[in-house]
Amino acid sequence: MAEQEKEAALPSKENFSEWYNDLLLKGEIMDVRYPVKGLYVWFPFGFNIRRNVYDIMRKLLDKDHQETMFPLLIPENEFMKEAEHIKGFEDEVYWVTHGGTSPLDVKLALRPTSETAIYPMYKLWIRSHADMPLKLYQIVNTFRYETKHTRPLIRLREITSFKEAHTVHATWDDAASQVDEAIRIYTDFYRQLAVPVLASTRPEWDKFPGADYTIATDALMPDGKTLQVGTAHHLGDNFAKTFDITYEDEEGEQVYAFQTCYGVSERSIAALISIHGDDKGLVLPPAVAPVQVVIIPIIFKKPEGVLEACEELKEKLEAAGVRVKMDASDSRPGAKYYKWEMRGVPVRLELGPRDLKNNAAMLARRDTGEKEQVSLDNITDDVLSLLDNIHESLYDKAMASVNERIFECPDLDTVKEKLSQGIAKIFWCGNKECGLKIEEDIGAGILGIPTEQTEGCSGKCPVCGSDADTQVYVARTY
Ligand SMILES: Nc1ncnc2c1ncn2[C@@H]1O[C@H](COS(=O)(=O)NC(=O)[C@@H](N)CS)[C@@H](O)[C@H]1O
Ligand SMILES: [Zn+2]
Repeated sequence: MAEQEKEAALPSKENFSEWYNDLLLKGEIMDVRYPVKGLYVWFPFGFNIRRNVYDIMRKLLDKDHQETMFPLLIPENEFMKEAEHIKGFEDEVYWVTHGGTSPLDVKLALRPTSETAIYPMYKLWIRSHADMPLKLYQIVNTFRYETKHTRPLIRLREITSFKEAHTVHATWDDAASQVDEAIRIYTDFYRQLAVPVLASTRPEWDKFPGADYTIATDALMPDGKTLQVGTAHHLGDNFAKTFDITYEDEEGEQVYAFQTCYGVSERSIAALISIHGDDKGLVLPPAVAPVQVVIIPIIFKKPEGVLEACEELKEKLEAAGVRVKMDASDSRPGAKYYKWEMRGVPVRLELGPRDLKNNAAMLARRDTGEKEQVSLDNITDDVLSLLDNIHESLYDKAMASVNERIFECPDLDTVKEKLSQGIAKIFWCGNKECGLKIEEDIGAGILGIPTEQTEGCSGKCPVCGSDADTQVYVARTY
C-alpha cells in the first residue's frame, strides 16, 4: 500500500457510511476494488483480525461441537427438496451449469447455506439414539445473489467467513435447548469482541425458511440501525422429514430427528470495527488486535542505546504472550503514531533517551487517548492488566451507548420519532395482522420479542388496543 494513499484523514464518524468505507481501506481491512459486485478482498491485516475473531468462536464451539467441511456444490435435486427453504433462497442461489465446455446433466448450486449439502449425509450418519446429539460446524464461504445494496463485511454476495453449525437431536425440546445454547455462545462470543448484542425471537413472518422459529442477535450500529450478527434456528423435524433423517427409538420405531442450525458471518467484524472505531481509525479490542502493543523508539542525533532498550522491551512483552511490534522505520514519530492509531493498536510505548535514564516509557492508550509515564519495572504486568482494562472499558462504553438508544415508546408516533436514533420498544398483542400493520405504519421492521422480557409490565397493542404483556424491539435494519 503506497503510504501517501493513507495520509489523508478519515471523514468524521458522524458521517458513518463514508467513515466506514474509508476505514476499510486505511485500516487495511478489505479492498473493495475486486471486479465482481459483492465480492471483496481481505488485506492481510484485516485477515489477521478475522483469524483472531474466529479463533474465539472456535474455542467456544470446540467445547462440545466438532469442526468439519462439506462440499461447496449442491445438486439441484437435493437443493430443491425442502419447499420452504427453496422459496426463501431460489432468488439468491448461484448455479454452476457447465464443466469446461460440456453442460452438466445435473446443475449444481453454490451453497447459500449448507442444509441441503449436509442433511443427505446426516441421513446416512444418524441411525440410533447413540448418534445424537450430533453437533458439527464449518467455517466456509457461501454465496447469495443479494439484490439489496451490497456492502463489504455487511452484505456480500460471497460470504467469506460463514460459520454454520448444524445439530441433530432426539426430541424437539433437546433442539430447543440447543437453540438457547447457541444464543448463549453468540452472546459470549460478542462479549469477547466487546460488542453488546440484543437477543430476540424474530416474528414468525421473518424466520429462517424451513424453520419453526428463529432467535437472532442484533448489534446496534453508530447510525442507529441494527445489524443482524447471528441467528439460531429451530428446524423442528421439517428437514428430517424432507431428508428422511430418522433413528430407532426404544420401541424399535423409526422416528424423525429434530434439528437446529446457527450461523454468524464477517458481520461480526463489521460490528466491532463500527462500534469501537473513532475519527483516528480502528480501535481494536486487545483480544482480536493483530498488534496489541507498538513500541516507538524516539531517536535524536545519537542512538544512545534506545534501539537495544526497545528490542529488550519487545522480547519481554512477547515472552508474556503480548503481540508486539517495534516500529524502527525512518518515518518521523508523528507519522508512526498516525499509522498505528489507524490500525487500532490498543497500546503505544514511546521510548527515548530521557525515558531510558528514568527506566520508564511514555504509554499512550488508543481507546481514551490518555498518555502517562510508566516505569519499566513491572511493564509486563502493567501492560497485561491494561489490555484487560481496555477491553472492559470498550465494552462498558458500547453498552452505555446501546442503553441510551433503546426507547420505551407509548405509541407509534413516538416509535417513528425515535427510530432515527436507535431501537424502539413497544407493546404488541402478538397477532400477525397487528404486527404487519405496525411495520407498515412506521416503515420499519419488528426486530423481535426480547428473550428477556421485563417482568410484570403490560400495556396496550397500538393497533387493536387489546391488553398486551409482550414488548417488541422495532428498528431500522441493515
Ligand atoms: N449476504 C450476507 N452477507 C454477510 N452476512 C450475511 C449475509 N446473509 C446472512 N448473513 C449473516 O449470516 C447469518 C446466518 O445466515 S442466516 O440466513 O440467518 N441463517 C442460516 O443461513 C442458517 N443456515 C444458519 S447458519 C445471519 O445472521 C447474518 O449475520
Ligand atoms: Zn393487536
